[in-house]
Amino acid sequence: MSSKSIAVMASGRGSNLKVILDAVAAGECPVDVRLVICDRGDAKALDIARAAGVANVIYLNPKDYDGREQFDAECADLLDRHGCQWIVLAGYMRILSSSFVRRFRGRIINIHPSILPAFTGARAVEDALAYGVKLSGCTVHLVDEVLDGGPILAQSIVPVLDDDNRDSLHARIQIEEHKLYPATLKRMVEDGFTIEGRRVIWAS
Ligand SMILES: Nc1nc2c(c(=O)[nH]1)N[C@@H](CN(C=O)c1ccc(C(=O)N[C@@H](CCC(=O)O)C(=O)O)cc1)CN2
Ligand SMILES: NCC(=O)N[C@@H]1O[C@H](COP(=O)([O-])[O-])[C@@H](O)[C@H]1O
Repeated sequence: MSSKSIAVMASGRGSNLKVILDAVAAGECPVDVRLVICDRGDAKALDIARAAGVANVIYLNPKDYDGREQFDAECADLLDRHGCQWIVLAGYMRILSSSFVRRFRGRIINIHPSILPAFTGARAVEDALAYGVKLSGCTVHLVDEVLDGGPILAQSIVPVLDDDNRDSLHARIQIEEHKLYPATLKRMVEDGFTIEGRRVIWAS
């Protein structure tokens, strides 16, 4: 089975990056993590990538660029220069510009800590808790111009407990994220999918 070359874009703790790298190292996920880009210099994802021996680990400071489009254009050039076939957002906390999405349409995926389409945006866990839902979870989806609105590849649910706070609920969601993301990447490479309207139809 051939592997796919991917880039991971992250802004924070990097736990999803870590489980992907661990799955690759264990031969459980046929991807080649060629490049990691972070938009924050204090992102632990940078240390995780370096420790795992990722060849290209790059911090780009948004303040060094004249707006979102220019920052995204630099990211795009890096992705092309390193021949990345898939772009995997793993806690990447910037909204991607329409020009970036157009350039890589159908090749960008994201993991989001809610059962989309409920609770889009940067505060999904807090919003679900405040709403009083009894079930939450995580979603892996294709990324397009609509924030957290792209076709859904996979989802996993968790219960919301009466004594949950943001951190306890997020911790339970991340247990599922850390299973779902590597498994979905593996399925994307090994099986593939087609899209009918909004629906993702897996090849097997
Ligand atoms: N064009 C798209 N870009 C991104 C998507 C997407 O679906 N389409 N998914 C997000 C990931 N994400 C939630 O899953 C998300 C990330 C960031 C934000 C946000 O409001 N960011 C603010 C800045 C927030 C901050 O700096 O604290 C912003 O960029 O102005 C919402 C949702 C990744 N990008
Ligand atoms: N809207 C985007 C968003 O909230 N994404 C969430 O950020 C966390 C990153 O964790 P990590 O840095 O430990 O992988 C994850 O829970 C992911 O679902």
